[in-house]
Amino acid sequence: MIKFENVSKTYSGGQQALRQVNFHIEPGEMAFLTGHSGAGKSTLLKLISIMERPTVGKVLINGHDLNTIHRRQIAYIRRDIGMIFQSHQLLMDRTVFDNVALPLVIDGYSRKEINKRVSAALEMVGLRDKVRNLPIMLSGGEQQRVGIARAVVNKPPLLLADEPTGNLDPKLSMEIIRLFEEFNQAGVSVFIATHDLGLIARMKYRTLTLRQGQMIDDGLSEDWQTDPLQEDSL
Ligand SMILES: Nc1ncnc2c1ncn2[C@@H]1O[C@H](COP(=O)(O)OP(=O)(O)OP(=O)(O)O)[C@@H](O)[C@H]1O
Repeated sequence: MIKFENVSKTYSGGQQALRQVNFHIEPGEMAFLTGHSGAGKSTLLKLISIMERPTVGKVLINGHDLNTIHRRQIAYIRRDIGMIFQSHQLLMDRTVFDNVALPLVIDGYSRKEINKRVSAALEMVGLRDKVRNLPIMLSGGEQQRVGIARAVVNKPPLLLADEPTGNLDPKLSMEIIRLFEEFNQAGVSVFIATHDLGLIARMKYRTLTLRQGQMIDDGLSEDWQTDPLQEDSL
């Protein structure tokens, strides 16, 4: 589903955000990505969603080598990826319905199909009764769930989340992660960047760890968690 082969990323200002990163996420897997502030988590997700390009190395999504795809194919590949952000990036002057419908409107779905899919997505996140509300009328956790409904409304096989629980208290954070688990159980691959180690510790998922742009653990080796040096560094 996601494969990085010796990927490095240096921004135009000279800042090296990722250094020779290698990992592989299988279809249907759910995994966390963690690391200190500035470790490169957002950069790594941006390479997957083609918002940034690697300086060196290969990123493969669903078997597509992102280095060789044509500009015209970017929208097509992005359709397979549901993105969720900490700041959820909702349109605050549009209703919950309009926000969730947006990807379908862009893709040219019929009104009938849009109604059906938006209802189903809002049902999944438990917000059907808020369909006509403006985001401002919702709590932080509910706004985040609208962002999740928008990300899943066109049924992408991959969900990417960048600090999706960043603004939420522990109880709401766990509810959001449980929602991701439900999508994962339905076959969706889920990759979540977070610095919330408490949250990760309560889950039993593979955790990949970046430190200063290097993947110091891909979550597959078993003995790193007992290494106090690495725990201290986060
Ligand atoms: N657009 C950019 N231009 C230049 N440097 C950038 C850019 N985006 C990120 N960086 C730098 O790349 C490094 C990695 O940043 P990144 O945002 O990927 O880290 P992060 O692990 O997501 O951090 P945080 O947890 O604080 O969001 C940092 O040193 C950052 O300053």
